[in-house]
Amino acid sequence: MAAKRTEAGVLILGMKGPTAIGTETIHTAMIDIETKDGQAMDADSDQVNHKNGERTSAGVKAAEASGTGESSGRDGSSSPRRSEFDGEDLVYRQIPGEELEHEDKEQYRPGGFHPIMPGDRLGHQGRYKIVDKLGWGYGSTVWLCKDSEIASWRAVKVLQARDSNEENQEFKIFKALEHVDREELEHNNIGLPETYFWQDGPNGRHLCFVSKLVAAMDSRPPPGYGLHSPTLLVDLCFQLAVAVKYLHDKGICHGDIRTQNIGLRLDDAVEKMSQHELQQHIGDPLRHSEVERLSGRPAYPHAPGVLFQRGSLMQLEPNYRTGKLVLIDFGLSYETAKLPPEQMSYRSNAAPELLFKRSPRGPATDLWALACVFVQLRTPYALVSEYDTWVRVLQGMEWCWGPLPEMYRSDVSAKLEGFDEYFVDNERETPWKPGDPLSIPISLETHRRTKADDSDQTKSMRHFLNQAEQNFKCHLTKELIPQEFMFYNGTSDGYSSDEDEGSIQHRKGKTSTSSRTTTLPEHRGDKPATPVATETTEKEPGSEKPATDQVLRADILRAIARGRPYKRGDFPDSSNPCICDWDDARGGRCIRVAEECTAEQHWYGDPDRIVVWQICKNEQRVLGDLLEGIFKYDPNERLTTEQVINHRWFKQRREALKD
Ligand SMILES: Nc1ncnc2c1ncn2[C@@H]1O[C@H](COP(=O)(O)OP(=O)(O)OP(=O)(O)O)[C@@H](O)[C@H]1O
Repeated sequence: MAAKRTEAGVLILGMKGPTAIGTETIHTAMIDIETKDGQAMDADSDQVNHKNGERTSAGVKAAEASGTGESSGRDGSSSPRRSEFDGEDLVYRQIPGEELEHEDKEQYRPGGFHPIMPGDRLGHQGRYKIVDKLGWGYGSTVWLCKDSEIASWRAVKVLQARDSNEENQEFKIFKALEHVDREELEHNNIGLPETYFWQDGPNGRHLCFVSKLVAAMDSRPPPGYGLHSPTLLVDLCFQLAVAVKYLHDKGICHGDIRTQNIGLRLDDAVEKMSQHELQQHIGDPLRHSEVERLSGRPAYPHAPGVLFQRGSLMQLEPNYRTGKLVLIDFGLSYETAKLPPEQMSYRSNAAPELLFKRSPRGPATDLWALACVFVQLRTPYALVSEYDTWVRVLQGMEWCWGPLPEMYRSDVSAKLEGFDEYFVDNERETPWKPGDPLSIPISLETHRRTKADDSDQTKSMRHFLNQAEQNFKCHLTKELIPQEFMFYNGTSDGYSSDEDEGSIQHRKGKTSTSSRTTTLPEHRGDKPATPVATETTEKEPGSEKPATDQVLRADILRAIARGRPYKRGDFPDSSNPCICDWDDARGGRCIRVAEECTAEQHWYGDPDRIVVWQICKNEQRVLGDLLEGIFKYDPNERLTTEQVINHRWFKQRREALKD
């Protein structure tokens, strides 16, 4: 997916990694953005030994050869080393679809990523020993490292060389918060790096941030990690709001609030684990593919010989849960008073003013993204998919929030002229009128439907949650035995639910989502960081307990698990289920309970686990009210973080904090 530079100078980036949207897995890679200052520096490829992925880091080797070691420390500086780099030749062989599993290998070039492999050492005197890859983004690769000085595990984020300078936004935010008491940052769920250093290598000089390990969420936590308890999920949303408010109070906007930038703090015990112990949880580094140049010349020194899949610390999280959320990745953050001249953004969670207008970003833009994350955490849905094309995003917005208002229409209509995708109504005979959705058919059709049962457009969020609630989803394997599934029939505390509220049965055993061999230990339970207030519940006016027959019952699921054939009569009539006895590639079976069921609506999940998801009517109403207060097309009308934190949805959280 290519970057779109909007007229506002905002870069809307495509997303990394795979996701499942219905059955559609859309593959997009991070995209090339022009080198700002082109710190093209090269190294001598002869200095690197490479055989079958076993190698010494080009950077370390080079430094050893020069006898200087890496430049390190806060004032670290070094001069670039020369190489025989021939730019024309540095094109890598692409394997279709492989970019899903690892960073964009085209960025292994001068000015780009530092080539790193497990076993390499970074920092002054090789202080950080690379053990595994934890992730990557557009601008960096992130590595699990053993810090030899403090004998603890750390994450080291190594930025692309072209972004590695003191004008870097992440660097500026680090500097702005560097002197704040660490406890204060921790208390406010801010995952600021602890320190940084500079690393020289064949592709230039890289800024490296060192952070405590977190279990990065990356997307909504997968089933099976005990992160489906409504109480915990609402608490995570609350903690995120606290983090964003803290930044806003300091005059900083995060600029990139997505589940990918949320981590869950791990218990301190993880820091002191042996490598063996750690790898029992996350597995050994998993090789993904060799890196080959089209010319046939060695990938070195600019690229590693092998790319590795990332190891997820989420596998550790269930057993080392602290319930504490941290907001990470300040790469797109900025001081509100000093907007950077060039703004960048991911399309996912991007507010309309960012997508459609020249408006500068600000706290209200963060608020929009915050609300998107609330939805993503508390329901299994993303409102607008991060993988969608620009027009699809427009379509999604109109689907959710109604026709675009006047303030964006002229910009958008002009842009739409170039599109002839089927969902844009190019053939309409009448001119656009204010109030018409600009995209079809979903928005028009949906709006007719929405209007039919709820004439107030601002109720669209409730409508969304209600629809989502009806679409229970579950997923299970053929081998699953009756007791081995999780059944979250509860809702977050404070809301009425069915009598099975909160009952959880958890499957123990090996995970199968990753090809790494790992064991999922029994988790510590759903432990929100904010203690749960014990007193009960705020009853919403007009709230009603969901009828039992609308709730998917455990015994039916058990029957499913036994492999019994189904018929509609197995379910309560009112849920009118459609059972799709359909096998996915991994032997999982997907069962969807909904009014109608089409292949596109299946959900790909972990076939070892089953999750039943629900938000009761009462909570739909309260959360709907909060979301409606944030999802305003006009940024000036959105709630502030202060108002969000004080909203009824978080009442139990606030009360718990007071106790
Ligand atoms: N402290 C950490 N502990 C564990 N994993 C981490 C940590 N920091 C980052 N990661 C992992 O690395 C990934 C990339 O990190 P980050 O988002 O900071 O990089 P980025 O280059 O700024 O990405 P993007 O282009 O998406 O903004 C994260 O999504 C996460 O999976």
